[in-house]
Amino acid sequence: MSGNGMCKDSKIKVDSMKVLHQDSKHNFGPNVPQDALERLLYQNAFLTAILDSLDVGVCFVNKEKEIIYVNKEQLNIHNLTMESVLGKQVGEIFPGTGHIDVLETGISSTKDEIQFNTTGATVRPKYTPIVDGDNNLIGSLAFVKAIEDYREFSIEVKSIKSIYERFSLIFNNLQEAIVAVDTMGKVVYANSAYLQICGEDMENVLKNKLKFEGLGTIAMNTLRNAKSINDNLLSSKDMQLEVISFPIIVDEEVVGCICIIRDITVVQTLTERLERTTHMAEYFKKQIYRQKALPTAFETIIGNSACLKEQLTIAAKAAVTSCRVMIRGSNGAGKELIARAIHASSTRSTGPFIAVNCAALPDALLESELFGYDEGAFTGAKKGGKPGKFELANGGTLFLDEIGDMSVYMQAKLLRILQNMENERIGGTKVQKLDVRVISATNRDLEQMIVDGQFREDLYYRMNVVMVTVPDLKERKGDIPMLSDYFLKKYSKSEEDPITISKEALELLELYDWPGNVRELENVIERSVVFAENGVIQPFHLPSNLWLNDFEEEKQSVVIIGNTKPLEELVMECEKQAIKRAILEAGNNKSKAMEALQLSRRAFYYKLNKYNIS
Ligand SMILES: Nc1ncnc2c1ncn2[C@@H]1O[C@H](COP(=O)(O)OP(=O)(O)OP(=O)(O)O)[C@@H](O)[C@H]1O
Repeated sequence: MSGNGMCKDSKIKVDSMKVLHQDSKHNFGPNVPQDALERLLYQNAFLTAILDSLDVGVCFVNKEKEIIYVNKEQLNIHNLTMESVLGKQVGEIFPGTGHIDVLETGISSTKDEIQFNTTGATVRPKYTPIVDGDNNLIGSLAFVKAIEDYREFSIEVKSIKSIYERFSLIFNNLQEAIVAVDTMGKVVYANSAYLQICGEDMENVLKNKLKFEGLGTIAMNTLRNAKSINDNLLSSKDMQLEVISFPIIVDEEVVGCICIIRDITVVQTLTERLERTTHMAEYFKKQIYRQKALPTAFETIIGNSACLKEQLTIAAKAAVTSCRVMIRGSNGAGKELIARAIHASSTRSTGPFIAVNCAALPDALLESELFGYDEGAFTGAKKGGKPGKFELANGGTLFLDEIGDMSVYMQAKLLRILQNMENERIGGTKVQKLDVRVISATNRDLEQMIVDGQFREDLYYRMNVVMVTVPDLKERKGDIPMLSDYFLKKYSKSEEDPITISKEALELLELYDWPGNVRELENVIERSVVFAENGVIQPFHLPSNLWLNDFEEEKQSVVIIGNTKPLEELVMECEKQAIKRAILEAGNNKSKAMEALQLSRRAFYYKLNKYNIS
């Protein structure tokens, strides 16, 4: 029980006792006439209907403290039935009730809160004494309001408060500044980040309108249009701010607006820096691409290995100039191919490409070959003379292969023509001006030859303006599948249905060291294409040096046969391969193959049949 107020002047006066409930078993007076009784009953029903429609509990107690009437709400509040209360002592049903006080004192009272242990209900009651015409106390009337309604309200308030606290905690830990305004644009909420940007405390912020220039306009537009606004950029002092605003709508009515403000000064600086870096990266990417993208003339040079690409890039760069290029590399590595690509992608591409193998000819012949001769220059000289390779290459490229094999005498001759770029035929009198680009190639160690006095240093520097070194195939075995594929297509009879190579055979190619470089690989593929059955090159179609070469025996069989299988199967495969090989090596002569295998005729033909060898 709590709170207790007494009001002396509040009394309800009745002329006579009236029936309040039709179920009442009480006798309200003797000799009541029939029509009066009916009227009373109507009045009673009417009154009951009114009282039952109230959302306030009503309880009437007579002077004997018996409960005479309760309305529906009173029964609902206490979860009781009419039968269980009517005529009962009010103190029993509602211990601690204020009715007793009122009946004893005749003074009305109001209590803030009473909780009845009997029913569990907590109520806020108002007790009023009832007196008759002579001012005699005849009972007590209570109006009762269930306290639950207030409780629910206060619980709601509490939960709203806790939601607010939670949101405040979250909002205060956000980097974004958040500010809420009412419909007049007055700040009603601001988080810590907002206070920080403003450099003010909450009290000041709440007193004032929105801080930043432009922010008020954004808020007002949001309130006016009841629509959120994105992507507003504001500049304040040295800050760049991005603002998003939302209207706060309650029951379809705009009651305020929230602005979320992000300081994007750092982001913008970083974005600008990133843009600059991206541009730079793009620029360098293009530069690298330019370096990597080789002229189409270089497409004939197959291989993707980095070491080859690097050299081809140098060659391609030199190609666009007219400088002399020296190509170094082993035999068959592709020096001439590169020289041709340089020529083809140079401005001289429409001019001639003349190749001379300097190792193939003796001095006298090489001299006339390079410089030409006039009629009668020597015995046997052709009538009308013959132009030399320099002359022939005029306006184009002269490729001097095997330059390291040139004699010192010829080196001197060559040096002279390279210095003057003028040609005088042997036995001739006329000097011809030359426009020839010279590309030289060698597999020799020229530097050592200079040291040993076998090659002229001055010639070396004349020729070696740009040096391209072609890597050996064994240094770029990754190119073997690509090269094999290229040569298979080149040597297959049918372009649509080229000969292919088995995995095992390709493995053998990759294991081999290729002393003859790409030329050797090309020859091997050309030869194997001839022998390949069913359109597939198998290990036994490859030359024996590839699979009998440097490998130990076990390694060999594993490579030839492929993956591990049951022994019997392996033996059979081995036997089949050995027979095929023997036949191939015997040039398809079966008797010789039989002999080499040391098999009887019967055993040999039995095995041919068994392995389906034709
Ligand atoms: N990367 C390659 N792609 C395609 N074919 C190649 C490649 N390299 C070499 N070849 C081929 O190999 C053969 C030998 O090449 P090339 O004559 O250019 O070699 P080289 O280094 O000049 O040899 P040598 O020193 O014996 O004169 C040619 O048939 C050539 O087409």
